[in-house]
Amino acid sequence: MASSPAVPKHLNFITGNKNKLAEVQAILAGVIELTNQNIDLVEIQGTVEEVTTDKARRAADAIQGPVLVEDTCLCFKAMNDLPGPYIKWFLLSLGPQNLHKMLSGFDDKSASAVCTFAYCEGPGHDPVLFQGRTEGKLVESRGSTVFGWDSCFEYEGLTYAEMEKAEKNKISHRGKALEKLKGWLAEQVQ
Ligand SMILES: O=c1[nH]c(=O)c2ncn([C@@H]3O[C@H](COP(=O)(O)OP(=O)(O)OP(=O)(O)O)[C@@H](O)[C@H]3O)c2[nH]1
Ligand SMILES: [Mg+2]
Repeated sequence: MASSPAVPKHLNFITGNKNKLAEVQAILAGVIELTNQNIDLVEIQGTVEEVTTDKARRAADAIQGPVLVEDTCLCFKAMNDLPGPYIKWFLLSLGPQNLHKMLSGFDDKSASAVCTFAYCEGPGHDPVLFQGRTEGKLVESRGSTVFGWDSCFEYEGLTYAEMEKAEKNKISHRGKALEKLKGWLAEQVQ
């Protein structure tokens, strides 16, 4: 039977995405020490839970120790939640200026941004998942295109790219997932 994970003293966030890292550093500042390693992990196909769980196991195997990983989805309601975990490849090929055209044949522009973190204590351990979701819609690009699809995801009238970073972190899929991670960390030390 799997035992519960030991309380981590710091988190080693395995990601190659500098923008994700900056947000996670900002949100977890003062909560727990964060280190980062950029390891190119194979990402399987499947549900976001399957993708993230597998990513955490691969990362723990690669560094032979405890890891935090994250996988982000952008899900279009009109497409029954696709592209989901495969958004990266659509964004890479279309670019933020053209992404909104994916829904041009649909009236329903609603989209969910979903962030799933997984903490894995080490090789052979079961990852623990923390998920956050923000509902919005896919729009024509507005604002800085520095981070992924931030300029195409509108929440309450503003795209993520039009918000101050701190405002985005308060309402974002990532901010919500990290609130759950913080709650879990607090429970572990009691
Ligand atoms: O506008 C954005 N606002 C965000 O808040 C956000 N979070 C992730 N992304 C993008 O969505 C894809 C996820 O793929 P992803 O989870 O596999 O990430 P990644 O491959 O870049 O890094 P990682 O897998 O090494 O952690 C990648 O294209 C990311 O750039 C975002 N775009
Ligand atoms: Mg990735």
